[in-house]
Amino acid sequence: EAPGAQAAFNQASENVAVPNNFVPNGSAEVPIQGEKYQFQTEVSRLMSIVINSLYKTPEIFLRELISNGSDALDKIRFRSLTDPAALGSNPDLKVTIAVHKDQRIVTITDTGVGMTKEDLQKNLGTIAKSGTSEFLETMSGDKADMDLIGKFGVGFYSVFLVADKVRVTSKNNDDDQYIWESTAVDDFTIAKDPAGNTLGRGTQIAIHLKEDQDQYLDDKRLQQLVTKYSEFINFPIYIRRTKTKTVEPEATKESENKDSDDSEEAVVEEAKDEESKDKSAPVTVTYEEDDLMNSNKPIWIRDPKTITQTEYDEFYPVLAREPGASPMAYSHFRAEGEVEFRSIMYVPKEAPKDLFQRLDNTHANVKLYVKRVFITDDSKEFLPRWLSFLKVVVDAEDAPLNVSRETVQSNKSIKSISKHLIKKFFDLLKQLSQDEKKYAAFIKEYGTSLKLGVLEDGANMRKIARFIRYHSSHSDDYTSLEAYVSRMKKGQKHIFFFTGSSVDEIKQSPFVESLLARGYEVLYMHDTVDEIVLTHLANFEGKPFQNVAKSDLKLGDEEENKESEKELEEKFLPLLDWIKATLLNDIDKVRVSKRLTTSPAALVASDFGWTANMERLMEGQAKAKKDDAMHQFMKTQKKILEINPGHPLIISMLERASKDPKAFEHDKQFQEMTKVLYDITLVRSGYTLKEGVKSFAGRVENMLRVNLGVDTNAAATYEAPQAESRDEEEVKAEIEQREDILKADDEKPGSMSVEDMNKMLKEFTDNTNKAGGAGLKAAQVKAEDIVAEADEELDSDEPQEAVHDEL
Ligand SMILES: Nc1ncnc2c1ncn2[C@@H]1O[C@H](COP(=O)(O)OP(=O)(O)OP(=O)(O)O)[C@@H](O)[C@H]1O
Repeated sequence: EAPGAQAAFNQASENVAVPNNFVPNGSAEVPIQGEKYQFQTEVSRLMSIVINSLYKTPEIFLRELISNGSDALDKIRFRSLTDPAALGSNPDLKVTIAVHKDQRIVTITDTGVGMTKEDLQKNLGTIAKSGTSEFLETMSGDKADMDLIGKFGVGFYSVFLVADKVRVTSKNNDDDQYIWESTAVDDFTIAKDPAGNTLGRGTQIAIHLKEDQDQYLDDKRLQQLVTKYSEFINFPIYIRRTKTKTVEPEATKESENKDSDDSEEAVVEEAKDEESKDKSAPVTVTYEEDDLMNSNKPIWIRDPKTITQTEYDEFYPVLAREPGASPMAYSHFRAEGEVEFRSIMYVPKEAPKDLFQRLDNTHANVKLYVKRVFITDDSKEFLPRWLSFLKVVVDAEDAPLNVSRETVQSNKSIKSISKHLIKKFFDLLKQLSQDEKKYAAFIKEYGTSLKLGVLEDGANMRKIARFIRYHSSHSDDYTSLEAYVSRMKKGQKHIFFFTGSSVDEIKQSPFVESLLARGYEVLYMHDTVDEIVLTHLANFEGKPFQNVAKSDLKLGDEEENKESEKELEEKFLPLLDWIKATLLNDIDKVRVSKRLTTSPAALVASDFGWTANMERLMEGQAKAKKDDAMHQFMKTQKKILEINPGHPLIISMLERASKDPKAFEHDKQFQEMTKVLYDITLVRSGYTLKEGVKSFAGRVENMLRVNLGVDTNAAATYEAPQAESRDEEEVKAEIEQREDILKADDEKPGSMSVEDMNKMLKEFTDNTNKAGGAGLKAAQVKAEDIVAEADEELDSDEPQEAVHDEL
C-alpha cells in the first residue's frame, strides 16, 4: 500500500483552514501586469453558446467549478500514492467557498493539484476535448440543439454566466504561483503572482459577479446551491462564514494571541460607547469559520438499505457527467472473492445517439477507485465494447494500490473485477426482463448492443441470445427466442425469420405469407446486424435459424408433398422454360414455389447468396470493401425465381405458354410482360432494380399502350415556346455596373462611417417630422439610440452588420 493515501483521505475530513489568498474585504485586488493571450476560436464560440443557452440557469457554474476542484483534488491524491511528498505541507484536501460582499466577489479555493503557468494557458485558453469542434459545429446552426449543451460538460467557462471578470490564482508543485485573469472578451492575461506562493498548492477562483448576480452573495442561497452540487463530491466542501460571538474579555485575549490557527481569526469589535470600554463587560467578536456542506462519504460505500431511490437517481448524472440525465436501472452490490469491491452499475435511460459511432472512444465507462482514492476513468479493460453504455463506479478494497493508469491493463485484479461486473449485468438483465413492458424499453435502447455482444463476446454469446428480443408474427409485443421455441409447431425443426428494413415491410413480403398461412411463426428482423448475428449464432438450443428468403427453406412437410410437387413441376414446364429463356441473364433458375400464397412470384437468394437485406447492408460498406473480389462475386450471384402455381396471373401465363411453347422467341409483348413480372418481384422481394427505374417505367408504359390500343412507337407532340436571348448591350451594361460597384466597395472603408449614418439619420428625422406621427417619433428615438451605439461599436472594432440591419 502506498503510504499516505489512506492518511490523506482521512485527513481530508478534518477542518483545517485553507490559506486565504484573497485580499481582505474592503481592499481591491492588486492589478496584474502580464502576458496577453487570445482564446482559441472554439473557446470563444463555446463561451458565447454557453452564455446564450444557459442564461436561465446560471447557477450551474457552481456545479462546474466544484467538480473541477474535486478533479484537481483527485489528481493530487492519486499522485501522492507514488509520491507522498506531493502533498507537502498542505495535506488537507478540500474546497472552500467564500463570499467577499464588499467587492461582490465569490472565491472558490481548492487544495488540488493546481496549474502551472503552461497549464493555465492551455487549460483555460483552449479546448483539448476530442469531438468538441464537431459538437460546436452542430450547436451553432440549429437552435433546437441548445438543449444538448446542458448534457455536454460546459466546464470552467460557465463562470462567465455570472462573472464579468475572473481571476484564477494557481500553484502547482512544479511551478511558481501564477495568476490568470480575463473579462471573457477575446483574451486573457497571465502573470506571476507578485504576492508569491500564498496558496501552498491548489487553485483559487475569484469571481467578480455581474451586476444582476447578487443572489450569490446571499448566504442562504449560496448554501442551498453548494449543498446541491457538492452532495456526491468525495471531498469536504466548506462555506467560509463570518460569525459573531460574545466572549468574556479573558477569552478575547486568548483568541487574539492564537495566531497559529488562522481558521478562527477573531477580531474584537471596536467599542463604540463608554460602557463597552469597561474591561470586565462581555465583548462581541467576529470570526471566520468553515461550515461543512456535504457528508463526503461516497454513496457506493453506504449500506444500500439506507439509500433512497432519489439518491440513486441524483447520483447518476454526477457519475455520468450528464446533468439532467436519469438512469433506467441500477445495481448496487458488493463483490467478494479474488478482489473485494463495491460498485454501483447504472443503465442510462437513453442510449447515446452516437453509441456505435464512438464506441472506441467512449467505452471507458468505469470509474475506478481503490479504497476511496480515485484511480482512473479512462481504462477500457473493465467492460467489453457491447457494454459500453453502462456507467459504473468500482471501489476496490484490495487491488494493489500502486495500480497506475498505465498498468491497469495488465492487472490481474482488473480481469476479476471485469468478470464480476459482467455477471452482475446479467443478474440485472434477468431482473429487468421479469417485466416485459419495462424490458421492451431496454430492448429499444440497447437491443443492438446485445447483438453486438453476440458478435464480439464468444464466451457469453449464448447467454446474451436469451436476452435479445424480436418482433414476430405471433403478436405486436417482442418475443424471446425461448418463447418462440416453446410455440414451435409439430415437426418444425427451424426457427423461421425474415429480414427487412421495417416490420411493415417484412409483413408485406411474399416470403412470409406462406408460412403465416400455414400457421408458422416468423421472426421479423429489421436491425441491420440481425442477419449477421443469426448467422453467427447458427442455432438456439439446437434449433437452426432459417431465413425464409433463402432457397433452401424447409417447412418440415416436404416428404408428404413430394409427389404433388413433382406433378406441378411437370405441369408448369412450358412456362418455366419460357421464363428461363426470357430472363436468361437475370436469374439462375426458375421453379414452382411452395412458399407463396397471394403473390405471383418471389426472388430467393441461393443458399450462399445474399438476401436483399444483406445486399443493402453490404452496399453500405466502404468503397475498398466493395471493390474486393469476394464482394463482387457475391453481388453478382444470380437469384432463383419462384412462381406461385395458384396465382391467376401465373395460370394465365402458363396457358399462353402451353399454346405456343416457342412464343418466347417471337411474342414480344409476352416477353415484356415476363420482364415486368420479374421487375416487380425484384422490388417486392426487397432488392433494387438492376437497370434502374427508367427501363422498368418504359416497360410498364408499353403495356399501357398495348392495353389502350396506342401505337407503341407514336411519340408525344409538344411545341416548347423558346426563351429569347437578351440584348447584348444590356448584358454589357450590367457587367460594367457590377465592376463599378465592386470598385466602390474596394475603396470604401470596411463599414458605414459615422458621417454616413448621421446623414441617414437626418434624412430619416426630416421624413419623420414631415409625417409627424407618434409612432414615427418613437422610431426616431430608436434610430438615435442606434447611432449612439454605432458610434461606440465603431470605436470598438466590432463587426457592423447588426447595426446596419437594425437601421
Ligand atoms: N480547479 C482546478 N484545478 C486544477 N485544474 C483545473 C481546475 N479547473 C480547471 N482545471 C483544468 O482546466 C481544464 C479545463 O476545465 P473545464 O472545466 O473547462 O473542462 P473539463 O473539466 O476538462 O471538462 P468538463 O468540465 O466539461 O467535464 C481541466 O481539464 C483541468 O485540467
